[in-house]
Order: sequence, then structure tokens, then C-alpha cells
Amino acid sequence: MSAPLRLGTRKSLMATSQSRRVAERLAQATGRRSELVGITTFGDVSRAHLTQLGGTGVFVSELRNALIAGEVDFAVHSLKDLPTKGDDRIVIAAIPPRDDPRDAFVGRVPFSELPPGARVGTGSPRRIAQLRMLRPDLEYVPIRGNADTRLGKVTSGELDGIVLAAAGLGRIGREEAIAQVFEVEQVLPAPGQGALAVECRADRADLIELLSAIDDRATRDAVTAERSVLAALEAGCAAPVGAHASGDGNVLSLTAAVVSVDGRRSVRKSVSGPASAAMELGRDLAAAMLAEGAGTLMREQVQ
Ligand SMILES: NCc1[nH]cc(CCC(=O)O)c1CC(=O)O
Repeated sequence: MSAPLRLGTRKSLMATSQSRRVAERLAQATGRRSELVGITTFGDVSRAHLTQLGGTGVFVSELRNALIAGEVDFAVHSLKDLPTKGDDRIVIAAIPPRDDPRDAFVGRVPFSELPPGARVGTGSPRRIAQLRMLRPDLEYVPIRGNADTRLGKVTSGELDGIVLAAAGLGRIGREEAIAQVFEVEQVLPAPGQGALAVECRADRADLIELLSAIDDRATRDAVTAERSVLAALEAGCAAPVGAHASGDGNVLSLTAAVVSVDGRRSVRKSVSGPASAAMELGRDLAAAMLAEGAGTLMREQVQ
């Protein structure tokens, strides 16, 4: 029997539970076992507000360094945390089937029933902008920290609610805390939300072949289109950009939006096309959005 593969993961509960699930899926599909190797990333230790951390990929670079150094064989990331710019030495060898891509509200009452002035915590400009569009009468409070810390602010009464990814809540076993799930038409998720990326070194042909057993074509097409919008807008993970694609394997439907932080203006567009041209679909949609002023809206955000 061959030695277990070393799976690099962040150490949070969310990260280890999603990494464990990937390991199980891989074992089921190929018979190969993996052991988790916990790695601390800059995003986990920095006290700075996430949107102020320099650039994207704060959760990613240490895992990639461990891959390049040969300390781990493969790594699992939340796909939405991956910068759109890749690293030549690394490939996304698999994208497993996506979990729920939607955002969810945790509170004592549903988001739609909150009284005016209620305090809602989220650190994401994308969420704040879209939530303001739905409920301009609420107060949005920037927060960060892991999901447990955030959930604690609702339990303690410091906040009336918080907004998190439904997939993340599911992975930490806190799905029951959800008081309302936002349909993608209401709050467009972050590109890649709910999906995972399994990375390994580009020179490990053996592993690339093995990991392909847990790749899901439909998810890969959808997130390719979503991330292509983000790349073409030259936006990072902190930009108020939402994108969601879904399809039947042949035709892909993609919607993307850029929303001003005050929630008053947005550029939103949808398109359908062949799943085989996912990248071009996203790029062309972004070009159409830029032509309608999406760039100006994003720059206002940066200040
Ligand atoms: N930026 C942090 C992050 N990265 C991935 C998830 C959730 C799981 C996912 O979207 O796959 C979260 C937390 C959140 O947005 O609530």
C-alpha cells in the first residue's frame, strides 16, 4: 500500500472540515488515502481588516509555498479566496461539485423582518452594497474573524445578524443558525463561492491524473466563467463584484454585477452561451459591464 498523500489545509474548522471531505471523496474515487497537514496563513493571523490587507490571496500563499517546497502533495482552498492570477508552478487539478453558492443571514428573525436601524455585520463590500440595495434602512457593521467569532456576535446581542456563505455554515455544522437564504437574484454571490479548488504542483503529472477523479466538469465551467468576469474587471476579492453561473453541461447562464457601496447604483448583466467557452463568456460579459460604467463604480469603492 502506498503512503498517504499529504493534504495541505488551513487550520480553521471550516478549512479542515472541507479538506477532510475532499480527502474522503478522493479515497472513495481512487482508494488513495490522505492525511491533513495544517498550515497557518497570513489571513489567519493578521489583525488588519480584510479589505485593507494588501492584495488578494492572503489565505493562499502559504499553502502554495508548502506545495512548491514539497512539504505537502496537494492543497485545498475555498475557490473564492484564490486570486485569479495563477502561479505557473501550480495547477488547479480538481474542482469538486459545488456546495450551496448562496449567501445566508444568521439572526433571530429573517433579514426581511429586521426592524429599521438593526445592526447587520459583514466585512464584504459586495455583501454590504447588495444588502443596502435591499434594505437601505439598516446599519451595516464591518466585522471579521472566523465564522464562530462572527456567530458569537449574534448570540451575544452585539449584532442583530450577520451574513455568511451558506456553504461555510454547512461545513462548520451551523446550518441550523440560518434565518434566511438570499436567492442569487437578490444577493449575487462572490465568484467561486461554495466551490473548492484542489491544487498541486504542475510537475506532478501522477497527482494531476489522480486528482482529476474528483473534478466536476459543470462546477469547473461555472466557476471558470465567474472568475473570468473578475479577472477581466481586474477586481480582487474585496471588490463589490458578484457573479454566478450555472448550466446543464452544454449551455451556461452567467449573471454578474458591480454595485456601488452606497447600494444606489449597479451595473448588472446576464448572458448565456456554450459551456465550452466559459472563459470567453465571462470576459465578454465583463467588457459589456465596463462599457456601462462598471469600472467607475469599482473605483469609487477603492477611494
Ligand atoms: N472569505 C472567507 C471565506 N472563504 C470561503 C468562505 C465560505 C465558503 C465558500 O464560499 O466556499 C468564507 C466565509 C464566508 O464568506 O462566509
